[in-house]
Formats: sequence, C-alpha cells, structure tokens
Amino acid sequence: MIEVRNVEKAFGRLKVINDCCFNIEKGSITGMIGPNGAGKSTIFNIIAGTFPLDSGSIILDGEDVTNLAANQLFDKGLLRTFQIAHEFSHMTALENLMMVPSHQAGESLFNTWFKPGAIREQEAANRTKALEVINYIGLDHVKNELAGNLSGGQKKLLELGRTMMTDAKVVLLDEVAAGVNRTLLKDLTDNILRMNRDLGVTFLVIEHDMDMIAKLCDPVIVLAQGSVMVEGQIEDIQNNPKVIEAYFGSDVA
Ligand SMILES: Nc1ncnc2c1ncn2[C@@H]1O[C@H](COP(=O)(O)OP(=O)(O)OP(=O)(O)O)[C@@H](O)[C@H]1O
Repeated sequence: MIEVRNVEKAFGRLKVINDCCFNIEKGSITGMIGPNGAGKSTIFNIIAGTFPLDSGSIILDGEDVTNLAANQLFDKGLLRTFQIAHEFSHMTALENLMMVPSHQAGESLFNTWFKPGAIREQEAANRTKALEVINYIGLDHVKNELAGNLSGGQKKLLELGRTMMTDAKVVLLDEVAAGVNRTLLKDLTDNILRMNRDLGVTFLVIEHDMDMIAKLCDPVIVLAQGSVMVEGQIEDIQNNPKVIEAYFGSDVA
C-alpha cells in the first residue's frame, strides 16, 4: 500500500532520515518503534504530506505521491491522526464527525443558492453516517457534548472516528495511546482492529506503548538514526540484541 523509497531528510545540517526504505503491506497494521529522536515522527510527517522530503519517493497504492500536500493525500484515501487531538472544541462530538467529508455540496456558493435540496440531502446523509460512526466507536452517550469537554481518551476515539467518515485506505496513527487510560485504550485498540478487519483499512502505527504495539501490529519496523534497523514480529524484535542496544545502550545488550 505504501512504499518508502530511499528517503532522505535533513533539518538544517542535522540529517534525520537516512536512505530510509520500507513497505507497508495492504491490509496490515504495521507498527513503527524506535528510540527517542530516531526520526519516527519525521518519516510519518513526510508520508502524511506535512514535511517535504529532500530526496527519495513515496508510493501510495502504486502511485507516486512524493511531496503531495495532506489535503491531496486525503482525497486519495490517506488520513492521519495527531498526537494531540485536533478537535473543534466549540462543536459537539457529532458535529466534529459531520465536518469531515470533503467536497460537501454546502461548501459551494452556487449550490447554496440554486440547489438547497441537494445540500439538505447531503447533510442528512452525513448525519446518518456520523451517528453510525459515533455508535461504532462507543461515544454515543457524549454525541451532543462539546468536543472540548471530552476526556483525552475520548478525543482520541473521536479522532479515529473522523477517519471513518471517509473511505480511508490508509490511516496513520501518531502515538494514539499517549494520555489514554487503560479502559479507553482497549476501546481504541478494538476499534482499530475492527476497522482493519471489517473495512480493510491499512494502518501505520507510531507508538511508545509496547503493549499496544504487541496487541495490534504485525509487522513492526524499528527505526534507528533515520533508517530501518530491523523489521519483523514483535516477539523477535523484543529479543533482538541490536534493538535492545539501540534502546538501552551496549551495556545492557
Ligand atoms: N522541525 C524540526 N526542526 C529541527 N529539527 C527537528 C524538527 N523535527 C524533528 N527534529 C529533529 O529530528 C530528530 C528526529 O526527531 P523525530 O521527532 O522525528 O524523532 P522521533 O523518533 O519521533 O522521537 P520521539 O520518539 O522522541 O518522538 C531529532 O533530533 C529532532 O530534534
């Protein structure tokens, strides 16, 4: 689904991504781990269209999407969540979901004047879809609550819900577990597994929570100093001396 080919990226004189190459298989939930400063967020932001790369390429479902902007990638079915949830705090949880679909009929002035019926129809369809999604992610009981009043974990669930409002092919999850309590974390994990199984969504998960990685991800890619150190199943990764050394230093390994 995604091919990262020989990507390089520097911030000023600091080379952060070095000849980085990996594939994310269609239908997989691929994890990405690595020590602090390994370049995980940087490569994530490059794939998501947030940072331009210096050289190399990104292929999405066979198409070269190198340096496309996030909104262009959104139209191609690639969505991301943010480490800090980006909710519209003065709108309800339900309205937050209804905001997502692109190319809404109501956004065009022409339609506002000449096709009010089309707008009403689309809004009704949006609302129905948003109600389905909010029920699916278990936030039905807070659907009319202002999103700003939701707990940190509920906001993360809402972020995930936003990715379900479109026909996402790939969802990039940026430390979705950070700040989420154990109960909601289980809901999040279950929802990701269901989206993968029922809707066929491919995931790339950047995460420090190893329990979550172990429950969700196969394969797991370990990034160190801006390139792939190893890739494999979590059990093999956790026992790999190179990985232990990268995390804890050579004394431990
Ligand atoms: N916008 C930026 N400008 C300058 N340097 C940056 C920028 N973003 C990241 N860096 C540097 O790039 C390196 C890799 O950072 P990155 O955030 O990608 O690592 P990470 O693996 O996600 O780390 P962590 O696990 O701590 O979040 C770090 O040395 C960081 O200081």
